[in-house]
Amino acid sequence: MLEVEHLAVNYRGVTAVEDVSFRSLPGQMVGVIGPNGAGKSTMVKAILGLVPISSGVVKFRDRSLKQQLNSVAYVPQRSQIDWDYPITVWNVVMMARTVHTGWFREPSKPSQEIVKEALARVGMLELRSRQIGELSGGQQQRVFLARALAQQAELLFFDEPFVGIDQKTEAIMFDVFAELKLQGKILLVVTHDLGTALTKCDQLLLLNKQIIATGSLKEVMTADNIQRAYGDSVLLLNR
Ligand SMILES: Nc1ncnc2c1ncn2[C@@H]1O[C@H](COP(=O)(O)OP(=O)(O)OP(=O)(O)O)[C@@H](O)[C@H]1O
Repeated sequence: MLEVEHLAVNYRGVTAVEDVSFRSLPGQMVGVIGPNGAGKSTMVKAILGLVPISSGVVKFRDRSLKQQLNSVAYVPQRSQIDWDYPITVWNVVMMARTVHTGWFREPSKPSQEIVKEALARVGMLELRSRQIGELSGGQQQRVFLARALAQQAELLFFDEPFVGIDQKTEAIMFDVFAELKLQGKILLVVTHDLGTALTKCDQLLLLNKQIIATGSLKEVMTADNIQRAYGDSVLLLNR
């Protein structure tokens, strides 16, 4: 189980995330939604220890998650990745294995097999020698999905994975997510997309600095909760 208790983050005295608590069980997909600047990415980064937390505890299997980061895969927002960096598809995915083989050793045969399988799973094996900058948005997202798979993590975090992707990529992603859930992994997905993706989630967190609502799609997406999280801007969407 993943347990987040009273998590708070301040950036130079400004509160970005306040008193966030939730739990997630193996095999569950948690969707994190909320308006721009609601602290969704910050919450994920804080859980992963990538930004300092001002208070709170994050535990996985009853121990501090910090001590178990090799069980975690994280796919950041596409905009946070330097797509001009000269690296091939194959090597991006192989990076997931460096924790197992070390940076300067030749990757082991099993690691090579794992990378190959992950790339095949997302339909990117044939493009393995391409530079990542030469891919479409959907293909880039699939490469990072393959990297997460090759890490064989127990906890997987995706920040806005559905942005700028094609239908084929979306279908592959939903398929892989379903498979990971069956394997008992915990998935946490930040998304702007208030459509199909939400119906796949077992639990939703509606965030605006604090948790506005948590529970099933039906429990969370009430007019009142949406108004509280998004304010009047959502009324414009409904016109
Ligand atoms: N490194 C940083 N330093 C200072 N403030 C930051 C930093 N990163 C984010 N913030 C601020 O913290 C708040 C939450 O930002 P965050 O990116 O976590 O929100 P978000 O919900 O992920 O937004 P979006 O949907 O636009 O990606 C915002 O007010 C943002 O300006």
